[in-house]
Amino acid sequence: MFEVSMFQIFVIFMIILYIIKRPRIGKNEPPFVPYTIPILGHTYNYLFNPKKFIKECKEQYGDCFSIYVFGHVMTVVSRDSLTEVFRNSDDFDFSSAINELLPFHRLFTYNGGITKETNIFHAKTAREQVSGKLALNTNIVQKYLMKGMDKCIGDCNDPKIVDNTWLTFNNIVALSITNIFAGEEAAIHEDLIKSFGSFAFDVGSLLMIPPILSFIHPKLHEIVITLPMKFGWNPVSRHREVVMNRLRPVIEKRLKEKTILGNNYKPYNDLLEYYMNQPNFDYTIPDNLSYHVENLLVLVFASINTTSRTVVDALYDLAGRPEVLNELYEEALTINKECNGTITILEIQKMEKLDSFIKESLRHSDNILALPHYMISKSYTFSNGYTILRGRKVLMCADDMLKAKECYGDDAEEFKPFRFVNAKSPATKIDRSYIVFGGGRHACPGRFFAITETKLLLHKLIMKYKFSTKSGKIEKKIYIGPITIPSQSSLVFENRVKC
Ligand code: HEM
Repeated sequence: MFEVSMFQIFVIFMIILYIIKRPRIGKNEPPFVPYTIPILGHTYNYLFNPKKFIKECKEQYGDCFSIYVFGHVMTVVSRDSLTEVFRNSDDFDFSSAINELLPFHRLFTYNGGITKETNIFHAKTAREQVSGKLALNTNIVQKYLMKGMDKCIGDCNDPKIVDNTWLTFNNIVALSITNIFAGEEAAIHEDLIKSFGSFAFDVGSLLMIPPILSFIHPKLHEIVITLPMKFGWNPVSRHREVVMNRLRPVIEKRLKEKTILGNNYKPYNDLLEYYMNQPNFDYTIPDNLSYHVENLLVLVFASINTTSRTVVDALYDLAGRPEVLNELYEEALTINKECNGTITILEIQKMEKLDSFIKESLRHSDNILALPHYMISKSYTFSNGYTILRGRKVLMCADDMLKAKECYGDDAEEFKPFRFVNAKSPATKIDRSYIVFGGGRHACPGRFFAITETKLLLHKLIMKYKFSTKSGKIEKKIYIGPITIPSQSSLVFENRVKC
C-alpha cells in the first residue's frame, strides 16, 4: 500500500509553488536582480537587510530594477523613473496598493473605503476644509495643543521622563484635531478623542501580520487578516459607533438652531458642519450617518498619526542636539515677544529656522522603500526605455531620493538643521526629490495643516521645556522591514522657568 506522509505532501506543495510562482518578467522590463533562495526570492533581504540590499541593487542595476518579494515581482524606482510615477497618476495608483496592505474596502462597510474615486472627495475636503481653513482654526488648534501639553506632559519642575513618546504626542495632536474635525462641543468627550487618536494605530495593527500567504496569492492574506470580521471584530466599526454616538446629538442641536435662526444661523468651522452641508446628508435615513462618519474617519486616519509621527521624529532629532534646541529657542523667544504669546498664521510663517528643521527631520525619515503604487494601464514605458505591464507593483526608493546629491549637494546625507533657511523651500513645498508628501496631482493636500500643527506644537514645547534624550545621544529610528517607526527610548522634559 502506497502511503503519503505529511512531509511528502509538503515537498510536493513546495515544488508546485515553485513552478507556478516562478517570477515571470516581460522582455523589456527593468532588470531582474538574481536571487539564490527559491520561492523566498529577495524577501529576506527586503525584511532584514533593506538598506544594504537596495543600495547594492541600485549600484549594479541603476535607478530602475525588479525584485521578487512575498511571491511577487515588484519594480523599484528612483530618481527620474520615480518622478515619472508621480507625474503619471492615470497610470499609477496609490490607493489600490494601500488597499492591498490594509483592506479598507472591507473595513469601511458604508463608504467603500479608500479608492481612486473616493479620494477625490477626501482630497478636496482636506485641501479646502482643513488646510484651507488654517488661518480660521489656528486659535483653536493652539488652545487644544496647550491643553494637551498640560495634560500629557504637564509641570516638569523636576525633570520628567516621558516614555511611549509617540503615543503621548499622538494624544496631544488627537485632542486638537478632534476639536477642528468634530467640533468643540463633541470634543469634550474623552471617548471621542481616544477613538480618533487610536484609530490609525488600531487599523494599522493589521500591517503587523506578515503576508506569508501572499506567497500563494495576495487574496489569501486579505482573507486571513479580515477573518476576525466574520466574528464581529472590525477596528473601524468600533470607532464608528463611538463617533456616531457623540456626533448625533450635536447634529440634532445644530439642525434645531438652523430652523430657529434661519438666515442668522452662524455656521461652525469644523468638518462636521461641512459633512452636514453635503447634498446627500440626511442622518434620518438608515446608514446615511454611518457613511458620513466613515468619510470623517478616513481623514482621521490620514491626519492624526502622520502628524504626530512628524512631531515625534522632530522631537527626537532635536532632543539629541542641544545646540540646535538653543538656537530654535532664540527664534521662538523673538517671535513670542512680538506677538505676546498669541501665535497667528503670520507668526507661524516667521518660524523659518523651525520650518527648516522640520523639513530636514522629514527628509531623514529613513524609510528605504515607500509609497507603493500599482500600474493600472495596459502598459507603461519609462523614459529610460523599460516597460512594465498592468498589475505590476512599483515601490519607491524613498531614502535614496531624499538624499540625492544632485538635489541637496555633497552633504546630502548629513543632518543639517538649517539647510533650508533662506532657500525659499518651506517644509510644505513639493519638489522632485522631496517626496515625503508624495508628488504630482495626488500630493498630500493636508500638508499645510500638518506642518502648521507641527510648528505650533514644537514652538510651544520649545518655549516651555528643555528636553533631551535620556541617553544623551541622537536616537536612531527602528526599522520594520524597509520602513521606520520612531525610537522607543525615553525623553526627559524640564521646565525652562522653575517655580
Ligand atoms: C505630516 C503628516 C502627513 C504626511 C507625511 C502625509 C503624507 C501623505 C502622502 C505620502 C500621501 C500620498 C501622496 C501621493 O499619492 O502622491 C498623502 C495623501 C493624502 N493625504 Fe496626507 N500626509 C500627512 C498629513 C495629512 C493630513 C493632516 C491630512 C488631512 C487633513 C491628509 C490627507 C491626505 C489625503 C486626503 C491624501 C490623498 C490625496 C489624493 O489621493 O489625492 N494628510 N499624504
